[in-house]
Amino acid sequence: MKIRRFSTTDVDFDSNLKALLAFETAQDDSIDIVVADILKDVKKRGDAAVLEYTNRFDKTSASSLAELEISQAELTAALNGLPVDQREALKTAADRVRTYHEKQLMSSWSYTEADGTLLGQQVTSLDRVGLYVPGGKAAYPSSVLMNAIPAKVAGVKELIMVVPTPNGERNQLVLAAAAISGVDRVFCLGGAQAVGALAYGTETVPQVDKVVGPGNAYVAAAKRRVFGVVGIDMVAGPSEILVICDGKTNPDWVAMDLFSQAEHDELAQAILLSPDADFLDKVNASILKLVEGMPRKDIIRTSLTDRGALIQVRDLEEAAEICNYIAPEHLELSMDEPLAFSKTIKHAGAIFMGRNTCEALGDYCAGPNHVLPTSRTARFSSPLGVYDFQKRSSLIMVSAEGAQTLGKVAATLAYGEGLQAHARSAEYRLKS
Ligand SMILES: NC(=O)c1ccc[n+]([C@@H]2O[C@H](COP(=O)([O-])OP(=O)(O)OC[C@H]3O[C@@H](n4cnc5c(N)ncnc54)[C@H](O)[C@@H]3O)[C@@H](O)[C@H]2O)c1
Ligand SMILES: N[C@H](CO)Cc1c[nH]c[nH+]1
Ligand SMILES: [Zn+2]
Repeated sequence: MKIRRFSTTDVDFDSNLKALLAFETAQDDSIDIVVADILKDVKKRGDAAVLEYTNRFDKTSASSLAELEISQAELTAALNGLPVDQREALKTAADRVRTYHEKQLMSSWSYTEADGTLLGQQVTSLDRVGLYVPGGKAAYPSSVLMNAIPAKVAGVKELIMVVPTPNGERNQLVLAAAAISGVDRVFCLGGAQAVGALAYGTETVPQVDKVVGPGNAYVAAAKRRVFGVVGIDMVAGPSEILVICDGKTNPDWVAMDLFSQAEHDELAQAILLSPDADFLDKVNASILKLVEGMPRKDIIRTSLTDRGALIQVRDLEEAAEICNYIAPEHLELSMDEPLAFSKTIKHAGAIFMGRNTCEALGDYCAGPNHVLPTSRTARFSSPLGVYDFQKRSSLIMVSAEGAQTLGKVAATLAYGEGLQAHARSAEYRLKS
C-alpha cells in the first residue's frame, strides 16, 4: 500500500497538485449513466422497477414492496430489544442532537411601517420528507438520528425513511433509532431506486417534497437528477477528511482519524497536510502498522491508495489555502490555538478543533449534524439542519395610505417595463 506523498515546494499547487488529487468522485459519468436509466425506469414502472433493482442490488427476494415496509411494531420491538448500553447511547446521542438543532429553528417575523403597511416573513415546515439512510457497506443508526431529528424539530408532518438492507438483514440499531426519532414509515430500499421512489412516488411509496440524507456515489447522482421534481438538501456523497497538523499530535491518532473516514468507502478521501516532513513519515509508518489490525482494511487500503495523500506544506497558512480549495466535508485542526486558526477557513462542512476532537465524535454524538457537503460543495452548501425542513413565505399587507405611495412607484416602474396591466392594477388603488 502506497499513499501519495507531495511537497508543495516540488509540486506547484495551482498548476499540478489540484490535478493530481481526485476531487470529482461523486460526479463520475459512468455512475450517472446507470443512475439515469434506473430513475427513468422507476418513473415509468413504479413498484415493479423498484422491486427488481432492490432484489438485484441488495440481494433480496421480496415479491412486493409492501413486504419491504417495516411496521411501527417492529421498530418499537427493536428499541425494546436492544442491550441497555446501546439503548442509552442512542438516547444520549439523540438528546444532544436535538438540543443542538433546536437552536437552528427559524421563526416568523413582521414589522409595520408608519403608514400601517405590514411586511414580514412566515416560516412553515415541509409536509412530507424522504430520509435516505445509507446501508450498503455499513449500517448507520447515527444517520437516522441526524436526518430525522432536525425534521422533527422543524415540525415536518410525515417522515418517510428508506434504508437498504443487503441480504434482507434489518439492522436492529437502525430500526431502534427510527423509533426513537419518530419516523413514520420505513422502507428497506436503497440506491438510486430508493431516491427515485421517493421523488416520483410509486403505488406503495408516497411521493415526498424533499429528499435528504447521505449515501454513496449512486445516491448522490440520483439526488442531483431528481432535484426540481423534489427539493434536495445537498450532495452528501462518499466521506472525506482533511487533517491539518502542526506535527505535535501523536501520529497514531492522526493515522486512525484518517482511517475513520477511509473505512466508509473505497471512494472516501483522507488527506493530511503538515509543514513537518518527519511527522508525515511517522504518520505514514503508523498507517502501515495500524491498517493490518483493521476489520475493514481492504476498503481503507483502496481509499488511501487511490484518493489519500500526505502533503508537506510550506506553513500552516498554505495549508489553509489548500483546505479552502478542497472544501472538505470534515476538517481537523490538530494544532495549538485551533480556534484562532479556524478564522482562516472559509470552506469546510465541519471544523473539529484541537488534538482531542476526533472527527468520530461528531459522527455520533457531539450534537452538530454529520450529514455534510462533500465533493467540494462545502463552497456553497451547509450541514443538514432544521432550516432544510423549513421554508419561508413573504408577507405583504399594504394599507390604504401605503397603496398611494407604493402605487405610484410601482406604476412608474411597470410603464418602464412596458407592462400595462401591472401599472393599471396599482393605479386602480390610487385615490383620485
Ligand atoms: N456525507 C455524509 O454526511 C455521509 C454520512 C454517512 C455516510 N456517508 C457515505 O455514505 C456512503 C454509504 O455507502 P454505502 O454503499 O455503504 O450505502 P448506500 O446506502 O449509500 O448505497 C447502497 C446502495 O447503492 C446501490 N448500488 C451499489 N452498487 C451499485 C451498482 N453497481 N449499480 C447501481 N447501484 C448500486 C444499491 O442500490 C445499494 O442499495 C459512503 O460513501 C459513506 O462515506 C456520507
Ligand atoms: N462520517 C460520516 C459522514 O461522512 C458519518 C458517520 C456515520 N457513522 C459513522 N460516520
Ligand atoms: Zn464517519
